Amino acid sequence: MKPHRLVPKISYDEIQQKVRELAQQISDEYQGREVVLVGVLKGAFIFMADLVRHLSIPAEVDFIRVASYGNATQSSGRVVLKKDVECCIEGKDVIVVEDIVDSGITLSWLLRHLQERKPRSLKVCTLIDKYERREVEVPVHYAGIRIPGGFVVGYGLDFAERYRELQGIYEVEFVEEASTS
Ligand SMILES: O=P(O)(O)OC[C@H]1O[C@H](OP(=O)(O)OP(=O)(O)O)[C@H](O)[C@@H]1O
Ligand code: HPA
Ligand SMILES: [Mg+2]
Repeated sequence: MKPHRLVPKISYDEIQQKVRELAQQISDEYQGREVVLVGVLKGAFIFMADLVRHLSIPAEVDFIRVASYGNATQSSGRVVLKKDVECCIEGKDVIVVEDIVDSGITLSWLLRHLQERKPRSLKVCTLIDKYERREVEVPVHYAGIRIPGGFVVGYGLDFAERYRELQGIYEVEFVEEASTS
C-alpha cells in the first residue's frame, strides 16, 4: 500500500444530520407505502444501518454485493456480482442504498440488473455523490453529500479493505516515500 495519510473531510455529526434528512425525505415521498432497501455491500453497511433506523415508513431490508475496485483507487471497470438480492422485488418500490457513486459504473450495472426483476419503482439513495469522475450517466434521486473528487474512506468506505470502521469520512492523501539516499 502506498504511503498515505488521512485528512478529515466530513464529521460524524454532519453525516448523521444528512442521514436524518435523507430518511425524512424518503419517508415523506413514500408515505403510505412500503419500501425495499437494497444495500450495496460492503461499503453501504453502516449507512444502511443508520438510514433504516430513521425511516418512519415500513421497510424491508436486503443486500447485494458487487465489487469493482479491489485494492485500487480507480474502478477496474469490471463489476463482479458476489451475492445477489434474496427477496422478491417484483412489483415492489425499491431503493438502492449506496455509500458512494463515483464513476457510476457500479450503479449503472446494478440498475440494469435489478430492473430485470421488474420492481414497481427503482430509485437510488447515496450518502456521497462524487461527481467529477462520472463516466456513466446514472440517476441519483437522494444524495446526502456532494463532493467533487478525492478518494475518501470511513463510515463503511475502504481503501484496500481498511478504514471502514472510522466514524467520520477522511480523504486519502498520498505522500512521497522518504528518500533513503
Ligand atoms: O461509481 P463507482 O466508480 O462504480 O464506485 C462506487 C462503488 O465502488 C465501491 O465499491 P467497491 O467495488 O470498492 O466494493 P466495496 O463496497 O466492497 O468496497 C463503492 O462502495 C460503490 O459501490
Ligand atoms: O472515494 C472512494 N472511496 C472508497 N471507495 C470508493 N469507490 C468509489 N469511490 C470511492
Ligand atoms: Mg471498496
